[in-house]
Amino acid sequence: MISVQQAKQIIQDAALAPKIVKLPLSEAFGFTLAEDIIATVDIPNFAQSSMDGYAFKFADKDKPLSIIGEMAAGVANQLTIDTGQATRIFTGAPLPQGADTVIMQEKVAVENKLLTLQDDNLSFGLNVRPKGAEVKRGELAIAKETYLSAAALGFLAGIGCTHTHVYAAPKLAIILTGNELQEPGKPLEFGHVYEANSVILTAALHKAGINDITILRSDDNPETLTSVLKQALESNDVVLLNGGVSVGDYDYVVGATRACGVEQKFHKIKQKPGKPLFFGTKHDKLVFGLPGNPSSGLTCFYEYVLPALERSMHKQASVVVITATATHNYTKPAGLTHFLKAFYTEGKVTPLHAQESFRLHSFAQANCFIVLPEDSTGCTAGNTVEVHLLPL
Ligand SMILES: Nc1nc2c(c(=O)[nH]1)N[C@H]1C(S)=C(S)[C@@H](COP(=O)(O)OP(=O)(O)OC[C@H]3O[C@@H](n4cnc5c(N)ncnc54)[C@H](O)[C@@H]3O)O[C@H]1N2
Ligand code: MOO
Repeated sequence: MISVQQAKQIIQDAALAPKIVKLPLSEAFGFTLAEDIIATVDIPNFAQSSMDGYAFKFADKDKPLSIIGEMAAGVANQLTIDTGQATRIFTGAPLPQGADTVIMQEKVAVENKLLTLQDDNLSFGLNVRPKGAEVKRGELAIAKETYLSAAALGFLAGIGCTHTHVYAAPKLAIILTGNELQEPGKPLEFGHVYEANSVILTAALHKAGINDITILRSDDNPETLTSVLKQALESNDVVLLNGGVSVGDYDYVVGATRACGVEQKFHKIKQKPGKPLFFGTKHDKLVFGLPGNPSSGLTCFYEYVLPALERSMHKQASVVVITATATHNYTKPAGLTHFLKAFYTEGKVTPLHAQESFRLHSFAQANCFIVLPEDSTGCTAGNTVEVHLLPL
């Protein structure tokens, strides 16, 4: 068995080749930009007022000015002012030709179309957004590797982009194994369990921005599983097998991967839960054999699968590593790294009850793992422990 650190390194070394796809901005939220974006126009495209008020020549600031017209946002025609003249102007409107400064309407007096400026703090160019102040034509507007947040997408829209190249989400198949699995909503027959792993993994994948997911099923039969895995490998970048990865007589995952030409990179990690995790590759495709116990599978997903998917999408890791003070004692034998379902708030972290792998009750209330290293025998209240905050 290998250590948690070795397993993570092996997965990192077998990185998925990133794929690039062109998306409309409306679909690009949460992806990472795969190209430098060069501005094709100056933004703003004209000297623009940032206030509702009056536009004038700064040199005229001490004179009464005659108001010759108005500039509103979206006006079709340009006005020109001469010395001694001003226009009414509104936020977002182009400055009239010849004007260089805008005064807020709260700081003027107007009588008989004559404007008197009453602002002691006037300066040249005040309340004017110069042409190209946001970005100039030909300039790097936003760099490759930028995360496409709402603001970044708005910025791209604001400079006239409609589509952009991003690092694509991998195409992924989930294979559910087990004769005992029953669809929720149907009566439970003797020996059956409700199938939960597809719900768990689909939700966690959607959270990561991965939506191209195929769910396949196989009963506990080596030929069927091999044929389902072969089919999954043909059209997906990543395959997540569920269950059947341990040592029982009906655990056919490892055999099926071998039969499909998957190169085994490791099987079993010194950890709890999730000890039987399998990882292999076929050319540039990744294959994970997740333990069937829902809690074990999800722990492996957050610790191993998600970081690999995020790396391929050039996204920052969404599981965030911090330290915090444990509120309670927890004991464990040395030998395995433990990932405890826990709740973190304000610098303190509490291990939850019901840590058993088959149970999701504590996981359903957890927002993090406490990570107790292989050689530790637990933690004491007041100890600083490593915490992995989960993207929920
Ligand atoms: N002799 C040994 N037995 C086991 C070992 C071991 O080292 N020696 N490891 C144990 C550990 S640790 C784990 S974890 C499990 C992993 O087992 P498998 O990956 O082979 O999973 P299954 O046996 O197929 O299922 C385990 C458990 O999970 C339930 N399950 C499976 N799929 C789903 C699903 N989609 N939704 C809900 N529940 C599911 C399944 O019914 C079982 O109860 O092996 C131990 N055994
Ligand atoms: O390690 Mo298994 O994942 O305990 O149940």
